[in-house]
Amino acid sequence: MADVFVGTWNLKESKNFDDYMKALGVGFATRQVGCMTKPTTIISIDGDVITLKTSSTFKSTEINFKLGQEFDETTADDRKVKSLVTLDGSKLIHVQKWDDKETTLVREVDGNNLTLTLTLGDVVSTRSYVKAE
Ligand SMILES: CCCCCCCCCCCCCCCCCC(=O)O
Repeated sequence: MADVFVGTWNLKESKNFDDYMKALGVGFATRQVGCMTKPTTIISIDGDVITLKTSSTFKSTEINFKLGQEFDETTADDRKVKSLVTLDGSKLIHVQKWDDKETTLVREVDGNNLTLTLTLGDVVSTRSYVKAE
């Protein structure tokens, strides 16, 4: 079922990302660059391990995980979080917990479009990715 997420995805449009980064506590200078940055996310699956690499000229991250199994993650803004990724219907739901805080990153594919919805409290950012051919 996670197969629909496999591929190379390029950021096309981003809404409210500055507010999301602000809610995370990211400083002004990093937010400025973060808003300009257009990452590419590559998702692959090998057996039951999913790899999600997000690369940009500014920051890059890679996580390897199994659905339903908690893992340690260091985020692009250097938070050390406990992460859990699950599949709920067509949604890949990634929950990060740290310092009694929690954020969710939900990915959903519709054809050649992948929508990433970032939520922290009442702050919601939507980032639209398009599949590279
Ligand atoms: C590796 C992703 C680079 C995106 C720009 C970096 C901005 C500075 C750090 C902000 C951390 C926000 C959490 C990560 C959100 C990931 C967004 C995405 O994959 O499109």
